Amino acid sequence: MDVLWKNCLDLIEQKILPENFNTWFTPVYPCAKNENTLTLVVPNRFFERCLRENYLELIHETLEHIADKKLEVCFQVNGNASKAETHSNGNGAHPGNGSTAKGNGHVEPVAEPAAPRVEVGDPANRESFLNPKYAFNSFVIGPNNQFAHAACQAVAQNPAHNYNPLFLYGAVGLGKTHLLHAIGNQITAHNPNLRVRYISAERFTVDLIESIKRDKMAQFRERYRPLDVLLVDDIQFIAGKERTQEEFFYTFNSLYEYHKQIVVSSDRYPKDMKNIEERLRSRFESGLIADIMPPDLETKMAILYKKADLHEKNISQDVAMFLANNIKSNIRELEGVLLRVIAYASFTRRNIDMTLAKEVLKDFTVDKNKNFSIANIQKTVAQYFHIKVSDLKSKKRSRDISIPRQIAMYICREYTQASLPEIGKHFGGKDHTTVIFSHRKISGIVKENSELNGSIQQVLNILES
Ligand SMILES: Nc1ncnc2c1ncn2[C@@H]1O[C@H](COP(=O)(O)OP(=O)(O)OP(=O)(O)O)[C@@H](O)[C@H]1O
Repeated sequence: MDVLWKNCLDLIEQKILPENFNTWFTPVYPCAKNENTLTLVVPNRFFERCLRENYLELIHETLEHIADKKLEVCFQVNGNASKAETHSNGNGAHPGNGSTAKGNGHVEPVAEPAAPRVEVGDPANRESFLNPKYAFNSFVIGPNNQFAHAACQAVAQNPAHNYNPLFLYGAVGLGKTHLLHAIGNQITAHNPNLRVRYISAERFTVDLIESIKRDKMAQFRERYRPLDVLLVDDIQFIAGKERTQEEFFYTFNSLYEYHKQIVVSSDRYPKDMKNIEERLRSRFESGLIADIMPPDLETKMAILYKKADLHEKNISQDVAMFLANNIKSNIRELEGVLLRVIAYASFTRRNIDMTLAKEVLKDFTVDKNKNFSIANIQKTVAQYFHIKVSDLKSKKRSRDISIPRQIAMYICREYTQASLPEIGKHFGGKDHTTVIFSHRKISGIVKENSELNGSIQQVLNILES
């Protein structure tokens, strides 16, 4: 590779987020250079536009810094050399949110590029339903979602190659929808001609019902079967809906046969999905299943910083830690609490500090703690596992009863102030050592068994909501 460009990349890599570097600079390479001009090859025109709007200034400044003179930058669209459109940079006066040069030649980090926009005028993408807000660069990666994030990026970089279908699993509000849109947005940015569509399973169902009602099934199929990438959110919604499952099955098969990418998200593992046809379940299991677990404290704090940043607000470490500690798992809820804090600060014209955060969270935590009574925990666990509360209090030892019982004891121990004997008493007069044993056992299992961990999160979400 040209040394000038390589040095330029080395500097740029230090100044922007790694995911932005990978997205916007890895696919670019130089193809020609003369005394005053460097020509860069980009994958397509859409990519070129994004690069110009967001990074051209940074490229200019970095090149000038290295070469000690101003260089013109031209772009050539990959694979289109004969018709290659090259643009001179003119005065470099692009209104994008690029970097700002300081007098000393130092370049400040650029703001993240605006999330790729779906071309409204482009018939291929007209109905993609992608939300540009949800991009990879606004997604915080932590140990809880690293695998799912990597799988989604792999799919976005190479649709229908390795992981097809991709099945994203995670409890409520942990970022599944965000990742689905991020896949679609990245694919659209890199391959504007691909037909990408995001749809919730609920909307798919409504669309189907309307199409049947109006005798427009041919048009319905036309909307889905020619797609290159289909992203279906909350697939658990089609459970128990026979006709929707049948139509989805045919849509799935048709796309799969033609090597088109399918990504689905669900709040349950395929094998835990009730009232889903076996043929669908086995198709979901045939690809890659990637789970998103609840975030740890550090990831929650990083998400808070990122979201606060999006609102152009700063929050201190103690406020971030306080909020993160008070919201156990659901990131949507975490975001909601942050918004409340920001709004409250703005209405009362106060700074965001611990006093204010505590005031805002006071009612919220009181409400929430009410749900975490032993009786409510038992009721919720019993409902979730389809057993009776009396089973939890019984001496029955079968696995379908003993595991929920241990989970209920674990939640009581973790989330209530009740003493060990008190908890034991509520479970049919069990000894406090049984509670200790159950707590230890479930604490160990949650670290290794992501499926069980997912069930516990679901129960916690129900209790928290
Ligand atoms: N890792 C993350 N980084 C940044 N934001 C996140 C992350 N995870 C979740 N969020 C944010 O949390 C909110 C809820 O996420 P999302 O809607 O994707 O959850 P979900 O798993 O699809 O939930 P549901 O099961 O209810 O559909 C969104 O605003 C999303 O941007």
